[in-house]
Amino acid sequence: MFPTLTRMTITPVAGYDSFLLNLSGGHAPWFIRCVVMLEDSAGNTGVGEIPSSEGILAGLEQCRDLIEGQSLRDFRQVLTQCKARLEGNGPEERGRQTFDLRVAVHVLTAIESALFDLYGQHVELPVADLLGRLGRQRDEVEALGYLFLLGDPDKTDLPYPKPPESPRDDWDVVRCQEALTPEAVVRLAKAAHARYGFKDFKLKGGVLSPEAEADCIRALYEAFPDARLTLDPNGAWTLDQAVKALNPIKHMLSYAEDPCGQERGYSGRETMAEFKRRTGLPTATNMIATDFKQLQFAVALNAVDIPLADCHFWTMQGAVMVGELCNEWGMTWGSHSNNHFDISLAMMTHVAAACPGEITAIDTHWIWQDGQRLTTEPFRIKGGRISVPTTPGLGITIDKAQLEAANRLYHSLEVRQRDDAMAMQYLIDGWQFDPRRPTLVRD
Ligand SMILES: O=C([O-])C(=O)C[C@H](O)[C@@H](O)C(=O)[O-]
Ligand SMILES: [Mg+2]
Repeated sequence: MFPTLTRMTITPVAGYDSFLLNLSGGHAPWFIRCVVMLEDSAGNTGVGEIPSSEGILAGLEQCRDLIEGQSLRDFRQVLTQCKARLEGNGPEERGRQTFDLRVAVHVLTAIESALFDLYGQHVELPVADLLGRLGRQRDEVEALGYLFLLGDPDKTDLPYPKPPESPRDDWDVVRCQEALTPEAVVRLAKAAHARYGFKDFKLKGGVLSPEAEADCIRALYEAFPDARLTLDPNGAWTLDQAVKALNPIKHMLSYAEDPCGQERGYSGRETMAEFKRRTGLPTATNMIATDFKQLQFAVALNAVDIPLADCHFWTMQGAVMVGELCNEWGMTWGSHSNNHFDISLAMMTHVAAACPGEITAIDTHWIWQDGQRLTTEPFRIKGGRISVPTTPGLGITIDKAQLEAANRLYHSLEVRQRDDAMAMQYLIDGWQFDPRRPTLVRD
């Protein structure tokens, strides 16, 4: 006997963030997410976490009557109906920012996650065991150390987190301070390595000049010669700039992430294919293969080796399907991330666990949020790895007090979605996003 889906609760939440720089600008001191909880008549609760915006909150409301009152047995039909209704809102694009601006796919993922969590609890299986054709493929998932250049919080009057009076370790300190040089990036990497044991690192680029960012990679390589390293300027550079900056350091990189984008009548998929031919470097993307049609063109052009199929914008089942295709086609699956709480960490872990074959270490922003939480026991990164739970569903329990506090923080703010220009304007007067100009290169 399957339970009935009794109630959907939509809770927008906010957490604190450091002054992380990227092509979209500088992170505000807060990041905004949305938590969806589904209760069933058996007394279980399923959860999902996604980015939040007014469009996303409205999209979730739009699906409510298709969910409440249905049997958990029909969860796939529920998802199909939600998908159809959201498609009725018209086509969407991810946009040119570093983050994906679509509504429907995020809304579907939140509902899907909560449904899988509930279904898993009902059939007593972890979500990883239910996803994909094959279910669980591994018991541990590798994560990479996601490094950012950091703006100086003291140049703003914004409430960025400050180093604690008795820091646990260097990570507690460095993640709150300016970092704009190769030395500062290495200090971040060493501190993150000491706490989390990462074997691989990604540096977010699109901030300094391509050469200055290549110098950061040189310094990281010297400090961690065995790590898989990558640099991600989110397509800010021209093809020529990307080749010039990365060719000399290609032996230090495992892959280049979105090194170039659309230019002079060529699509990003075309320039990335040309970049691969000219450098021999494998490429990864979360910008030019963000749905199955785009992936088809990316594969046809041989533009991408590693699609970073973040479940938040591919759906959990879609992300695993990308993993299955990668495995069949001799490509490598990976996952992108945005700032997130611990519910998303669980979602990404289960998805990565269900992708067959060799996968690359997943991105996670969690190290920037570590210490905040919405669940009673966030998954931990140890030795660069996250254990995949064997408990039913996502294997997490919401901490109601923490959720309420994060919801109160959200309501105390005026922002309703991510805006990286606001904080950036403290560093450069009147700063505006330009998808083809690194954030601090404005002359
Ligand atoms: O791999 C990526 O492109 C990202 O992680 C996108 C994010 O928006 C990142 O740029 C950030 O958090 O600023
Ligand atoms: Mg990226």
